[in-house]
Amino acid sequence: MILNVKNLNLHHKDGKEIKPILHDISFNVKKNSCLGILGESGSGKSMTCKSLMGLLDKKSFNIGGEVYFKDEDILRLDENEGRRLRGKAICMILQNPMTAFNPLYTIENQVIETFLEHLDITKIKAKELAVIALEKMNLKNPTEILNKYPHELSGGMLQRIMIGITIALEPELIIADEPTTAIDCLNQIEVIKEFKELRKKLKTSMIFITHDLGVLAQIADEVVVMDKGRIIEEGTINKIINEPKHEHTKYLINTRLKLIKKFQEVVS
Ligand SMILES: Nc1ncnc2c1ncn2[C@@H]1O[C@H](COP(=O)(O)OP(=O)(O)OP(=O)(O)O)[C@@H](O)[C@H]1O
Repeated sequence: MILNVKNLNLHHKDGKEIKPILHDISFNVKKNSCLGILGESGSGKSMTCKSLMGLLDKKSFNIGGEVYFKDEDILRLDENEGRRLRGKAICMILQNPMTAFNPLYTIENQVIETFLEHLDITKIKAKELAVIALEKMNLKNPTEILNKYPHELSGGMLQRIMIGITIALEPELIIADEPTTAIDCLNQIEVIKEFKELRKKLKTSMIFITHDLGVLAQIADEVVVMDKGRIIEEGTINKIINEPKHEHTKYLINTRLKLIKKFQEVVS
C-alpha cells in the first residue's frame, strides 16, 4: 500500500463559524494501482486531495486524521519535509492549469527550474527533457512553446505541459484533479493513454479525481464515490458500474448513460 488515509476530517473556519467540509474520509491506494474519486461538483473531491497535499491554509482550515504515505504521516511533517515529499514523490496535477504557472516567467524557465529542483541533472539535460516531455504530450513545436509565457497558451496546452512535466518527474504517486477538463476530446484520449502508459512503465500509483465515470472506466482499478463530503460507496470499477448499491451512485451512472445516449442521437 502506498497511501493510507484514515478518518480525514476537514472544517472551514470563517470568523466564529466553523463549517464541516469532509467527514471521516478513509481509503487506501495500493501500489501501482489507480484509485478513482467520483462525485458531483462540491462533493469534496478536490478538498480531500488538497488536504493531503498540504495545500490548505491552516488559519482557515482544521484538518484531522492521519494520512500515511508509506510509513510517514504526511499531515505531521514540517514544512521542509512536506515540500521535499510533495514535489518529487507525490505530484498533484491541478484542475486549473493557469494557477500552476507564474505569469511572469516563460514556460521554459519554470519547467527547467522544476526539473533542476527535483532531478539530479544539468541545465542542458533539463532543457532536452523539457522538449521530450512536451513532444510526448503531442505538443507540436516544443521549442517555440517553451519560449512562450503562460498567457500566450490555451488552458488545454498548459494542462498538457503540466502533465508532461509531472510524468517526466516520475513520482511515486500522482494525484490528478480532473486533469482532462480543459482539454478537447481528441487530446483527452491521448492524455489518458499517456497516464495508462505511465502506470505500465513506471508502476506509478495514482489518484484520479473526476465527475466523469467514462474516464474512470478507462483508467481506475478501484473507485470511491463521494457525496456531501462523505464516501458513500467504494469498490472495484466493475462493481461500481455494474452493481451500484447506493442511490446516488446509481444516479451518477444513469446521468452518464443518458449523456452518452444523447450524444449518439446528436451525431447519428
Ligand atoms: N476555499 C474554500 N473555502 C471554504 N470552503 C470551500 C473552499 N473550497 C471549497 N469549499 C467547499 O468545500 C466543499 C467541497 O468542495 P470541493 O471543491 O472539494 O468539491 P469538488 O467535488 O472537488 O467539486 P468540483 O468538481 O466542482 O471541483 C464545497 O461545499 C465547497 O463549497
